[in-house]
Amino acid sequence: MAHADGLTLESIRNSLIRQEDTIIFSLIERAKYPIIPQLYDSRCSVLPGISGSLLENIVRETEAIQAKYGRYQFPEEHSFFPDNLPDSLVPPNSYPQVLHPAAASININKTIWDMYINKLLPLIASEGNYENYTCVAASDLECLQALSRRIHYGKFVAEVKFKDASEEYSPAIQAKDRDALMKLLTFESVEEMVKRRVEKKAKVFGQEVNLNNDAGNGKCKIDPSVLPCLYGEWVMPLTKHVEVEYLLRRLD
Ligand SMILES: O=C(O)C(=O)C[C@]1(C(=O)O)C=C[C@@H](O)C=C1
Repeated sequence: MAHADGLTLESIRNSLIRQEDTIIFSLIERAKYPIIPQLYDSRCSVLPGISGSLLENIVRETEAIQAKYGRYQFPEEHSFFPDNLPDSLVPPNSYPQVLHPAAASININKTIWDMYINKLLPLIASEGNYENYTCVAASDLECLQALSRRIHYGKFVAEVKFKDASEEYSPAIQAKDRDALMKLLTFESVEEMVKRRVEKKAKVFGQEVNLNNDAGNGKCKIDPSVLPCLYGEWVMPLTKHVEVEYLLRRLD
């Protein structure tokens, strides 16, 4: 069903499918580099006297520049360090207001950060040394932003689902029944398809391309089986968590 804002569950799902490409390409790029402990060390041994890890400092400062130029005016963008972000210099955009205003209070980037550093990175890279720390940090930030955008897109998914079936969702929202909401918004067959598709995309995007017809002898730049695991254990559960959090506030 199309709503006044033009959004349909199909158009939202198409965006999620396109975002898979961004996530997989960014992980393939990140897999080129090792895990450099100095980048993630919470006492920032590279810059003594500075608090937080080197990655945290690079991300915080990069976000400050992007905030100044309007990145966080868009409801699909969420900062990892939202405290003390500078105001935007760019005039407000005319992006249609499709979400309930309470959406702005939902930001699960802390969870996404921990999942990325502690669970996902060890699946695609191993410890080693590489001198260009900022290059690796930029690659981490690409992955983090792509994952964050996808997971917080749950707000849009939830909005469309609510508009499509408000009479089914409203009683569960009023009763603050998380389990009932989770049941209503879950489509297991869609989740199975997503897992199969991301594994296939990783195989295709990560293959060696050469001018013989051997598709790189099956070598792959990233282990394709990481993708269904990433999506099944973290990306989809966290998207659903965002959907539930959004729906709980939808009638405020
Ligand atoms: O496509 C949907 O309906 C969504 O809510 C998105 C999503 C996902 O994260 O990919 C999450 C929950 C559903 O069970 C299926 C897929």
